[in-house]
Amino acid sequence: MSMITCEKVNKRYGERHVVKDLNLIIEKGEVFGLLGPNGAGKTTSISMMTSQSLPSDGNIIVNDLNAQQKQKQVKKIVGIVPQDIALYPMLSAIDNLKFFGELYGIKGKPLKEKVSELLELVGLTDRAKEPIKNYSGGMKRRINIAAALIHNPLVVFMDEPTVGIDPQSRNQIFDLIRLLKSQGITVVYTTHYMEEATVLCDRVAIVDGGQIIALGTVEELVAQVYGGVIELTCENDEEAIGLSENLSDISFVKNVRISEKRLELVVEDINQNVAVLLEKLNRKESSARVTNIMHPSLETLFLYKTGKKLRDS
Ligand SMILES: Nc1ncnc2c1ncn2[C@@H]1O[C@H](COP(=O)(O)OP(=O)(O)OP(=O)(O)O)[C@@H](O)[C@H]1O
Repeated sequence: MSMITCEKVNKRYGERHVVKDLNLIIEKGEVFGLLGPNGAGKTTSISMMTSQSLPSDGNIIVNDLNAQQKQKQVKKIVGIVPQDIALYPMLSAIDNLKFFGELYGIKGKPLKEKVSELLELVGLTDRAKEPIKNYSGGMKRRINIAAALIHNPLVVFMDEPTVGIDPQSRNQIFDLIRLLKSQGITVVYTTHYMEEATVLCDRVAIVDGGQIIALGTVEELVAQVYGGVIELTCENDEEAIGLSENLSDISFVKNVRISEKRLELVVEDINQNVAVLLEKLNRKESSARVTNIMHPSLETLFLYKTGKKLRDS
């Protein structure tokens, strides 16, 4: 059952086309990762899925509601944890949470109970009366998450919630996400950390330049690079072209990508086949050198698909 459906969604800012033909279904109850480098279009995509901004064209359906037409209703069922902390620093955690609760029309005893429950959930009951300005970055993030949960949303969007925080807070956020999942809440999580997507997400969309370049479970995505990728560097482009034709006939080479004088070979069983490959190159008296060996991972897939590193691009 779909919680979010995006059909041919585009977003343009003037000349800049930042989300391109996004087609995506996020199922109810899954932890879904949007993984991509800075500027890939993750925040823009979630701002449209949460009715904060409108697509230039295309349709977004959130829990059977059209996100363009039913903005108020959509806002009631989505929780948003923005990239930047959105709290009042001079107010205590309790007062911040009460403030956000009141914005949703929650009052009196139910509000008091919800605030206590959330403080317990994020492990900050004992510091709840202190002003937020006294909190560490990780503690602020945890209250930011609590604020997004105050109105019992069906789906929670977390935009890079672990940037710049300590490992303890990060683990608490991970535990919290698992707890939300166990309660049937859908979580959409953006990150540029592959490890986070690997441990947290049921499915991942890898995005780059406003487009989904791969979609599936982490296992399925990693399987796209079989046993890993061997990078060869030739002396010149012509040699690389000639070699690529020769190498694609080898049975353990599943795919060859060529980029000027560099060749990237997707292979089966990398450990076993590097030596075999070197021997073949030797026999052909090729000048190609093995310049990188990449074991199967999301990072390797990203590098293979885009030619860029995920982290520092
Ligand atoms: N209001 C805006 N006007 C013009 N361009 C924008 C606007 N908002 C975002 N962009 C551009 O859209 C592109 C995608 O930005 P977006 O914030 O969605 O990426 P992101 O994947 O979330 O990156 P990050 O990890 O840095 O947050 C970027 O090139 C950005 O500069």
